[in-house]
Amino acid sequence: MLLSVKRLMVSSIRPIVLSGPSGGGKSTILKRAMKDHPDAFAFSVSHTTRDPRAGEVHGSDYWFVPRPEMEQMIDKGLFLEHAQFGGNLYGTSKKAVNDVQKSGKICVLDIELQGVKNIKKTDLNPKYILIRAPSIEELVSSFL
Ligand SMILES: Nc1ncnc2c1ncn2[C@@H]1O[C@H](COP(=O)(O)OP(=O)(O)OP(=O)(O)O)[C@@H](O)[C@H]1O
Repeated sequence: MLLSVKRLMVSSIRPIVLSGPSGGGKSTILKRAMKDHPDAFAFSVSHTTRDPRAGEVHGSDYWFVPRPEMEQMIDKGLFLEHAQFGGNLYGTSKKAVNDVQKSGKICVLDIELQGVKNIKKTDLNPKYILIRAPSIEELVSSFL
């Protein structure tokens, strides 16, 4: 009984979807929030077919997978949403969100626009936060 009440409470915590232009500071804000409030938030670790960058950890920053493997997972219906960005596939697995929700923390997703549109078709019912770059100059300089 107690367990099912707890499950009900946990599943009613609405996830947060962070979105905005790449290089606009989403990851920085996210990492800061996780660091300052480790008991409150947990990141939904996406799958991607892009190569890991220096310092990125498999299973922590992303699940780095070959494209055929990810396409197979998509076909099996294992993803809540997926999108193509910069020639690579990105996706949120149902398991990634479930794992966070089971922990009782607020699930945070960092996804680009197409992913947001796809999330809106699901019953995840998150709160959406759009991170805008302070200015076009700062956005451009973040890529230089
Ligand atoms: N599951 C997902 N679904 C859709 N988009 C995703 C997903 N996971 C990540 N993304 C988005 O893919 C884009 C590229 O992410 P990536 O980490 O490769 O580059 P980045 O430029 O470092 O991203 P960021 O905007 O976090 O700085 C980002 O906008 C990110 O929000």
